[in-house]
Amino acid sequence: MLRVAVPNKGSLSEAASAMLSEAGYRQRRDTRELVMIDPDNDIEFFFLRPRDIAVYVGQGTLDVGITGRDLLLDAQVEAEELLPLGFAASTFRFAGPVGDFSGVDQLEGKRLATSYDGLLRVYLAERGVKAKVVRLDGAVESSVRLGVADAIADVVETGNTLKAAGMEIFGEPILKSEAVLIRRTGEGGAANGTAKEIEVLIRRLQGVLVARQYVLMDYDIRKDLVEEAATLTPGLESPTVSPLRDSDWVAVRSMVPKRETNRIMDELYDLGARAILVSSIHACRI
Ligand SMILES: Nc1ncnc2c1ncn2[C@@H]1O[C@H](COP(=O)(O)OP(=O)(O)OP(=O)(O)O)[C@@H](O)[C@H]1O
Ligand SMILES: O=P(O)(O)OC[C@H]1O[C@H](OP(=O)(O)OP(=O)(O)O)[C@H](O)[C@@H]1O
Ligand SMILES: [Mg+2]
Repeated sequence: MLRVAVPNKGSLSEAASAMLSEAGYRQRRDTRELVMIDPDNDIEFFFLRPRDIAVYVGQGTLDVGITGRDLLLDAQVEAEELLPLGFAASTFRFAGPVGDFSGVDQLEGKRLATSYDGLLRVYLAERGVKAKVVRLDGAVESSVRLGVADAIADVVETGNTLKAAGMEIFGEPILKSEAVLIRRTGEGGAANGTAKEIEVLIRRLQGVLVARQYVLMDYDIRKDLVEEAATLTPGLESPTVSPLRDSDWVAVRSMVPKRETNRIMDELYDLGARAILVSSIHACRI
């Protein structure tokens, strides 16, 4: 049975369970449940703190898990990213009181507060910057005002928390993060006999990603324009072209990136396409 770690709380939790449900796996109904078996798929889910997930997977106690890329790197364990999952996007950045800092080189000898000390120490060491790292559990933005640090390194999503604390970002982003599926890299990788099940899980999650990122586009076009239209809607393999009763026209069906839907519809219309219809994809295997 495949053993999968899923975030039980915080920013990753709901979206991770929603994605697994969409991929056809049973998920817990009560947020206090810690373990759940999905007998139909022969899979066991363990609901754990996102920060601990890399530790369990790195030790081989659990086969795969969902966590943040930043949390994976911070844990410094023998686990690797298998698939980015497209949610919980954030950036890990330096910030300080407005006007105080303009670059990482100014951090020499300063006190830096963070919840991601593993990640931060590696970054500073790589750049030869010697600073004192102060490890805090959360609300890191308050640490400067309260006098325990000169600057911080923290997760930034909208930037609203920083702004409210009178701080601004400086330097290049340390890391761009999102939720990721992870697996052990150490000796033997994931537990024996789970390779096939992991492959199925990955394919299902990829199916969810594609269903979220693409739409199906149908339209009618004059036969002599179909080649030009196909360059606008190349699809993944090749668009489906079907005959219509009027033999001068054909019907075309193709997958199109969701965020480009309206631009492509406008261009198809200008080319002469009509009856352009867009529908969402419920599920898929690519
Ligand atoms: N606005 C955000 N705040 C915190 N983490 C975020 C945010 N957006 C995305 N994330 C990602 O979520 C993961 C952190 O989740 P985690 O559950 O540990 O912290 P949290 O959401 O801050 O929860 P809590 O602080 O209540 O324990 C990281 O991978 C982080 O990059
Ligand atoms: O850029 P923003 O959209 O403002 O989001 C980023 C903030 O959200 C998180 O804090 P959280 O609410 O999880 O509290 P915590 O610091 O106690 O973890 C994170 O640590 C930042 O403080
Ligand atoms: Mg937090």
